[in-house]
Amino acid sequence: MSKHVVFGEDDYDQADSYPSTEAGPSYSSSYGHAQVHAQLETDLPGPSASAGPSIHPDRLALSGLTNGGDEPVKKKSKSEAQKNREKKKLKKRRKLEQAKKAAAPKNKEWKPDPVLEALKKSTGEISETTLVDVENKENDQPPAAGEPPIASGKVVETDKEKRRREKREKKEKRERKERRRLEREAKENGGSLQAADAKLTAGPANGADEIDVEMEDDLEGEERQGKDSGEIDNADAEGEGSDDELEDGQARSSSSSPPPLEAFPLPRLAPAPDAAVLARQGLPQGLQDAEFIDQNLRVRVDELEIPAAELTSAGGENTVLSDRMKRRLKETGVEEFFAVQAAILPHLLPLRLLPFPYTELHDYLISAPTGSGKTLAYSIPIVEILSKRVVTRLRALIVLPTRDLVVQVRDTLESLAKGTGLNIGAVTGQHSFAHEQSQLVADMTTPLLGGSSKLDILIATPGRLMDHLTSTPNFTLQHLRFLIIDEADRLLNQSFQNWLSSVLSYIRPPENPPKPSFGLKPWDKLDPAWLEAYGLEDRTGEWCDPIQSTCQKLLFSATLTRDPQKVAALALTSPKYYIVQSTSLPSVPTTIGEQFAFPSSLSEKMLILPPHLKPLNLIHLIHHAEYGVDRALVFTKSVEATDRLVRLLEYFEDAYVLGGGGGKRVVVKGYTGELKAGERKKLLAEFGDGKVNLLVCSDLIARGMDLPTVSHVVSYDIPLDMRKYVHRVGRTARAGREGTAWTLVEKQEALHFKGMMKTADHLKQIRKIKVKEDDLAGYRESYEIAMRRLREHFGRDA
Ligand SMILES: Nc1ncnc2c1ncn2[C@@H]1O[C@H](COP(=O)(O)OP(=O)(O)OP(=O)(O)O)[C@@H](O)[C@H]1O
Repeated sequence: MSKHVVFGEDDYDQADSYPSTEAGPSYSSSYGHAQVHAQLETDLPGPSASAGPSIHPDRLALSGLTNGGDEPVKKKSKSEAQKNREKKKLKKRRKLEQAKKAAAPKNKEWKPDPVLEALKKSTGEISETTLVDVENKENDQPPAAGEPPIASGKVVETDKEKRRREKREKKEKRERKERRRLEREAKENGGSLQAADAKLTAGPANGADEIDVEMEDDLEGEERQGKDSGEIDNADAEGEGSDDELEDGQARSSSSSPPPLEAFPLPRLAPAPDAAVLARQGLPQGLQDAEFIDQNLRVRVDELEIPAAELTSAGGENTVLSDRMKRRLKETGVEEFFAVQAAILPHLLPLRLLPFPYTELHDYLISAPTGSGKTLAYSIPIVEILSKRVVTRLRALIVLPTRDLVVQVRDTLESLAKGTGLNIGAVTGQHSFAHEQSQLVADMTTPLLGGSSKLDILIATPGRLMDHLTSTPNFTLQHLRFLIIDEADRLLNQSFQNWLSSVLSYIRPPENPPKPSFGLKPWDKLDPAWLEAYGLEDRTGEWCDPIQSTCQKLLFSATLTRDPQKVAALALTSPKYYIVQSTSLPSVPTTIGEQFAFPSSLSEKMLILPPHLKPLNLIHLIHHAEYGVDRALVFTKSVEATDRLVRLLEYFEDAYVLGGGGGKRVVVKGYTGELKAGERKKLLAEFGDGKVNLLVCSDLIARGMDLPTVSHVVSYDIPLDMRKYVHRVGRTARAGREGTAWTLVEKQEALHFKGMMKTADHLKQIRKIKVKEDDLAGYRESYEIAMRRLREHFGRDA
């Protein structure tokens, strides 16, 4: 059986697509079908012609490609034939599309095209279009294995046809989608659905053919838009880069395209959000509405007033400060309140020891510069409120990052609470665990649901606090009225067995406290203070609201975080936020992250210098009258660096004084964590008395330390981050006193340091000072001697 080949529509398309086929195969019946096939395979570059569809010889005769095998098919001139083919294809395509539309709505059944039928009638033969129709109609019947693809008028669907059909289907899908969109738009704009319909099908006046062209143009336009706007091309766009694309292009160019549908708006870049807005994102409302307090605000102790509104809302007990407190303050030299105290005391002082049920209790966040008096701002109200207590329970917990700070705050509280009977204790790990336990609880043997406390106020470091919460029987936070987190930014960065979430879970009221009928002893209550006071122990009724926590959180820091994640971890209740700052600063925080507050009495300077000149420059700052660095804290990057610098300066002083360079010997000491508590205390006392001129230390030890006599701070090694800088320089210019902060910046660090300052909007506040090398000449000889001794001491090249 010979093979029958018809050079069908697609074959023409292919031939059109490849320039090398311009000559086209010569068709002669004398070749026989197999020969035609063979020739096609050899002539056509690109896809093998043998892969094209095969059509029954009867059809071949009908299609006019052969006259039945007797006469050779006339060979047309190349360009004319091509032209004709193109015209035919164009026409055919339009007809096809029209027929396809006629098959709407669901296109389930293919109806014969009337135009094609008329054509058939007039020509008296089946055109190629009809052949394709037949193919489309019957293409879901695959040929039996081994059979030639054509059998008695049935034509199988080739790959190409399948692609075209799929493309058609996709196009129809897009049309439907477009229709729905227009309908939606019409509805939104108050137009009618018919109008949308008309818009979609606009153009029938131009003839049915043009509808299809318009559609194609619009869809193309859509695809182009999609590409322009960075959308990922969908499958529709795929596989269109070959013959069909060429055809479409031809169709478009040969007809006048109607105006495309209104373009979709291209996505536009949203305007960048304001930095101030960004800084507030994710923060609770209370923190967004921060209240700004002028750093220079002062209120005389006698003149402190509590607004009537505060008295009412807090169910206030303390209308003014007690006489006893006034006396205590006078004794400690406090005659007027600093800004942070004047701002916060009117809110805290009226608070009740046992709040009324359903009173709105706020948490407070206070950001105030270093040395601005934050300790008194919380110590005064705690002592005033708790001094009304009858039974000793742990009602105030103050968490601080270092032992030294705990000692410092304990001293302040004890001096304020003198004569009140309040018990104040501390746990820092300085003493044995058993000793601390005995200071904390009265009874460790009887299991008591309400706990047992010897203290009213506890000051603790987070690590040791966690140890007691987990291991000290009857130690409980359930009666806590105030939780104070001082140096909050630093503490929030410390994990310590997840101390914060643990502490918060201990102060949360239990959902189902035991019923009184269990025979609990009167002191065995799990309920918070106000329930205890009002005897509302029974929480079993359905009407009961959840138990309200009566613990208020107060957070203080010079660099309070605005990191929403960290703020969320605090589980704040109706927070109020106070920012104490200089009036020259913007009243709305515009930076994202932390807010840094500096004392207004601080003067900041920096030296940018080669590393090897750092010691000599420090010596110059100490010895030159113009700078007079004395009573200074000198910060280094490590304990080792502290040790080396202390020795170098000691050796230098020996050589300089002996060599007659300068009068009094400067006393330099290292203040490190390696010293015992007693030694540190003694050293601080000597520094306070002026017996020690320079204390060299690292960041860890100096944080929050209140040394009123510090007049200079020197960052011998630059601080690693802005927070460290703030806390270093904050050791001077405290409580309104003058102070100077120096930073020795190595040349290669200058970019980083300045960048850090610029980011915090603080670079302008730092004056750049230059020291000439000639000015250092007088110290060189003694410095050489000191360096030699240092090398000898360390036994290696220093
Ligand atoms: N109203 C006041 N009048 C006089 N001195 C005060 C007053 N308030 C606080 N001081 C003193 O100011 C110094 C600094 O106070 P405090 O240590 O509370 O500051 P701070 O804001 O906690 O600083 P830091 O952030 O560095 O811990 C202390 O010596 C304190 O005694």
